[in-house]
Amino acid sequence: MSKRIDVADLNVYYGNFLAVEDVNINIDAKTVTAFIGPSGCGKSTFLRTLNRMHEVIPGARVEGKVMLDGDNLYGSGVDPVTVRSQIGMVFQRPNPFPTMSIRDNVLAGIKLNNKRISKSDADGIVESSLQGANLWNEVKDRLDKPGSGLSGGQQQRLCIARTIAVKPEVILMDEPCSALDPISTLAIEDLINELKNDYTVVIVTHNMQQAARVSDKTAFFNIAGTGKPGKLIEYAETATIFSNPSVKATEDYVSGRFG
Ligand SMILES: Nc1ncnc2c1ncn2[C@@H]1O[C@H](COP(=O)(O)OP(=O)(O)OP(=O)(O)O)[C@@H](O)[C@H]1O
Repeated sequence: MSKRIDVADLNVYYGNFLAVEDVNINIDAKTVTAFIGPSGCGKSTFLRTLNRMHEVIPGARVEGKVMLDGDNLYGSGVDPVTVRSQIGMVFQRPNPFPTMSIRDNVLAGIKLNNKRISKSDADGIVESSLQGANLWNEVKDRLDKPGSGLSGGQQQRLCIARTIAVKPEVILMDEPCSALDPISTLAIEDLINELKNDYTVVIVTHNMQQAARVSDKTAFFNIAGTGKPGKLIEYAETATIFSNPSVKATEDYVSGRFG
């Protein structure tokens, strides 16, 4: 488990609009990387191209390469559904299937991939995934109750368990704590710290403290103005980005002078 991502010369378009321009970035396996930057600079857009999730948006397309341990995700014959099982995604709002039980929510991704599994294998996956998402102790006595009966923070951990269940190499998180209270946020941050033992994690966040707390490296994106493309401005160790960035715009952003 856990692979590196290498992005070369990536442009992302919505129709004719160039939303993100010329990104080159190398993300090591078993690290946490934070994407930060002002609203509209293309963080979510770029994140979605790392598992071809942008392809569900009509007109969205890329130029360039995204390599997972050397294999181009955009190579001919590569199935985007397979890509998304290798590179999972957790969204801003927890999105468990509301009428489905906790157990079936964990197994949903596996069933989507048409995998047939025995009851005992399924039980094992449910337990290990919920353990991996630090949720097992809170839900082990109510696995057959609907996922919607959990708190927001628990629902987000359930979504992480669902992502882990398909045994991905990489987990992408798009502002996973923005709908959560501070206690649930800390629980997710602790979890992210543990997840990097097994997975490569990439997280988009508006919260500078969060980026500083959870990530090894930080990528700062910026935009020159409305209608202009977002660009990767600086990418370095998180401590460097926050204490000694080399670009003035990075310093202005992390010190709260804009954005
Ligand atoms: N589905 C879409 N169709 C057309 N344009 C889009 C779409 N989604 C995003 N955009 C545009 O692409 C640009 C980048 O948006 P994106 O949401 O990736 O930025 P962001 O940095 O994640 O912003 P935020 O921090 O506000 O979430 C913006 O100009 C946005 O309006």
